[in-house]
Amino acid sequence: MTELATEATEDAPLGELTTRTMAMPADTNAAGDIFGGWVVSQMDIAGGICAGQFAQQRVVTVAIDSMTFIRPVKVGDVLCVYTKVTKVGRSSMDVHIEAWALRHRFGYRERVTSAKFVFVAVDDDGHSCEIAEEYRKAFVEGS
Ligand SMILES: CC(=O)SCCNC(=O)CCNC(=O)[C@H](O)C(C)(C)COP(=O)(O)OP(=O)(O)OC[C@H]1O[C@@H](n2cnc3c(N)ncnc32)[C@H](O)[C@@H]1OP(=O)(O)O
Repeated sequence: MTELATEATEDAPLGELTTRTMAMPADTNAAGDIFGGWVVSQMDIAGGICAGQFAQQRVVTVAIDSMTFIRPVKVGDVLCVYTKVTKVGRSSMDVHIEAWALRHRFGYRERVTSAKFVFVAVDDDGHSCEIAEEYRKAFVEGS
C-alpha cells in the first residue's frame, strides 16, 4: 500500500481558495490523465467567480494570457483552484489563477497549473461596462 504524505511539497498557493472539485474518470484522456481542457474549465469557473465578486457584476472571459501545465492531474485528485485579482482596468481584471492537486483526495498537494486570465465586466447586452469606482479605488495593486 502506498503511504501518503500529508505535508505540502512546495511553497503555498497564491490567492484565495475559490473552488474544489474532484477529478473523475469521465474527465480523462486516452492516457488516463485528466484532460487539460477540464482543468482549464475549472480555472475559468473559479476566475469568473473571483472577477464577478470583485466587480459585483456579470463578467466574461476575454483572454487567457498565459497558461502553464506543470504536472498531470489524476483521477481521485481534488483540484483546488486559487484566484487573485492582480490588475484592474476600466472594465477588465487580470486574475492570477493556479490549481493545486490534493493527491488521492487527502494526500500531499502540488501545484499543477498557473495562468493569467483576463475577465471583463459586461452589461445585460454583453457590452463591456465600467467597474464601479469604489471597487476600482479599493484595489491596491500588488496587495
Ligand atoms: C468565445 C467564447 O465563448 S469565450 C468564453 C466566454 N467569453 C465570451 O463569450 C466573451 C466574448 N468576447 C466579448 O464578448 C467581447 O470581446 C468583450 C465584451 C469581452 C469585450 O469587447 P470589446 O469590444 O473588446 O470591449 P472593449 O473594447 O470595451 O474592451 C473591454 C476591455 O477588455 C480588454 N480586452 C479586450 N480584448 C482583450 C484581450 N484580448 N486581452 C486582454 N484584454 C482585452 C480591453 O483592454 C478593455 O479593458 P479596459 O476596459 O479595462 O480598458
